[in-house]
Amino acid sequence: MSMVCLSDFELFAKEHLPKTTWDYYAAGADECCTRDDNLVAYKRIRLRPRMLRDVSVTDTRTTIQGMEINFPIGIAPTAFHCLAWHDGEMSTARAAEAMNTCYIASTYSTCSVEEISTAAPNGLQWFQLYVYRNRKLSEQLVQRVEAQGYKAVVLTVDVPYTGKRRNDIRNNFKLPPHLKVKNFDGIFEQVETFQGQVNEKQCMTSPFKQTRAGEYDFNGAEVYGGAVNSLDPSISWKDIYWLQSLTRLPIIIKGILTKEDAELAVEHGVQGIIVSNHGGRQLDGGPASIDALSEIVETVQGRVEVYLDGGIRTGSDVLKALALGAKCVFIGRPVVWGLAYKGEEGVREILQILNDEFRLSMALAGCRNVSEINRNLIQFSKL
Ligand SMILES: Cc1cc2nc3c(=O)[nH]c(=O)nc-3n(C[C@H](O)[C@H](O)[C@H](O)COP(=O)(O)O)c2cc1C
Ligand SMILES: CCCCCCC(=O)C(=O)O
Repeated sequence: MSMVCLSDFELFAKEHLPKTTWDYYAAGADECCTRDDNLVAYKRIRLRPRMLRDVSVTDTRTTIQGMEINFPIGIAPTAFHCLAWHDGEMSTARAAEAMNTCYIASTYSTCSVEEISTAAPNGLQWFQLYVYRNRKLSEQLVQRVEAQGYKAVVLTVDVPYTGKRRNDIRNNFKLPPHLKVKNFDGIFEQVETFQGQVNEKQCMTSPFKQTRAGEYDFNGAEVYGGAVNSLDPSISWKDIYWLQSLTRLPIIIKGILTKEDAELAVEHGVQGIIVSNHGGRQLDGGPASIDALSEIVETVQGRVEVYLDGGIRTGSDVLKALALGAKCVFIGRPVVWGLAYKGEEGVREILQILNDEFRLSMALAGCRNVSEINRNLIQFSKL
């Protein structure tokens, strides 16, 4: 099979993964309007290419949080890579290391943070954190990733509750018995003895057993591999200060979609913002992330780095996001398609193809390096 573009990997993954796994990776919330708009929105944006600018030499390198990466495309946190490939996140980490880009490892990884950093000891890894009702869980994770040499904590703020993904409910999606959320191995028992306030096992319940807003039937079945409803829906801006008190690592906030929240994020001292709607898996009806980017970039005015994820599938999508002010983009689903195709090699191919396309788009638009990409490339009358 000749793999030419990211859609080829999507097709392969759809044909080869078990249906429940495919459905889980592909899922959007409710009617999937936001998930689908994440892709279509790029196609509404037109570019204004410049000519005769000697693009014989092009350079895609950039920096994020002061670290150089070979191209402005990183790997967004996605859960459960071992559903797609036997050693899952370890292969993902090796691919990111080989390509010299950033991998944001999910809390809901099927390899532990230690296994991931050991698999790719020279890779640039950030850790994606959820905040738990029992704060000791989050605290321990932060201490572990700091000890392991992760370079930033990415706090996901768009999951006070899990979005309603219809096929996961229909399929009664669960991790198969041979897989688990490795970061929680043995940790619940320890944490219970620290505080005794939350029995995490009781909290392994379907988000869809919610009875009314904010209340759960804790007798429901496990859905996303454990501890699902132990996420703290009361998380608020003051928790940024709590997280800052735990770590010296830069804090990147993931899931911002408005200028108001971007301003609050900067005021609360975060070091970066990921404009994201969680791949359309949370609030259906929210904006495509590329459509939310401009107001956030305008508000932030360069005070912190702004990144974006959601719907990036081609090099020209990357170019458009950078032209609208993103310092770097991150990809989610394409990485699990790459894993399903050929593990580490598949993820490397995904990154290579996307970067080749980006380099070509950049050159065809008349840009020799990423610092030459700016808003003049965007045809605003068509926005
Ligand atoms: C299967 C899957 C699992 C995800 N798991 C997480 C997660 O554990 N933590 C998180 O912050 N975001 C998670 N996300 C959201 C991604 O980080 C990212 O926002 C989204 O996938 C980007 O959109 P894309 O898939 O169109 O590239 C997940 C997304 C998918 C598709
Ligand atoms: C308690 C939330 C579990 C969600 C698992 C990972 C995720 O974020 C997703 O979108 O799926």
